[in-house]
Amino acid sequence: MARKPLMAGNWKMNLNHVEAVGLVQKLAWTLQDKRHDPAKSEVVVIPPFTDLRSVQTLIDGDKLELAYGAQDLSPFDGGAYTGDISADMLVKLGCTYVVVGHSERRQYHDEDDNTVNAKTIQAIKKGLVPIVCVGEGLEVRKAAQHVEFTLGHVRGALAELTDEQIGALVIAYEPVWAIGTGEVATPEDAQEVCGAIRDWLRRHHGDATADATRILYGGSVKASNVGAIMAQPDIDGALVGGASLQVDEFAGIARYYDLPTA
Ligand SMILES: O=C[C@H](O)COP(=O)(O)O
Repeated sequence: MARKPLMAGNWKMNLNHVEAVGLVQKLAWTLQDKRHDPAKSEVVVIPPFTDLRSVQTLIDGDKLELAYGAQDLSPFDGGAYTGDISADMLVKLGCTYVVVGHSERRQYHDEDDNTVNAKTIQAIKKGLVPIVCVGEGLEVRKAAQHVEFTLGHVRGALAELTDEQIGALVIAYEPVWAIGTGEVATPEDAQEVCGAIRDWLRRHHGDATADATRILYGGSVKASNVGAIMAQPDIDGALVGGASLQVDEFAGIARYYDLPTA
């Protein structure tokens, strides 16, 4: 079965709930105006927790063809975990997706493979689709260990999951050195690692799983480079940071299929 391209805009810690409504409205209008074909790419916004209720109200009320998700979740069901947000809370807010193991969570909140694995399992258990982030830093890339290192992240994040569960989730390869730096990996660099992830899935979880799992690339994706990235055989979409805050850029990314590939 063909994998449907996914363009996910991770707003990170940007936009309050009023600004969020403005951006989502403008994004929906722009996609409609530019005749975006929802069959050709699924468009997802990933705002801060505090925006989710407003985004839900707008998307449900206006029946917009946009999905949304959260940037993190607790691995626990509920209880005395000050500051954390449970999967049930996100489900109640209508979230479809949740980002897990973003490099900024790994860096600033010391999340390791075990935590990422626990959050991935919790998301799946509660019916959310995890977007599991993996990828190497600059030192690892310079030492040419990027493939092995990233496969280590994949192995850790997906431990104990069934083939079926893995086929239904999303993996985002984000080389840390390319995040928010303007330093985009070449399409060939991105394909090298995304292809290695798919090979690993094929070897360990079989053809059906490897062919079903969507693998995104993230790191300085813009409308001007998304076409070449999407032309790679193992890249099924993008996890977009900065450019997802600019409506025209993000709408252009969503409409990658009408852009030049080089
Ligand atoms: O989650 C998104 C990524 O970290 C990429 O961010 P960026 O597009 O600003 O480089």
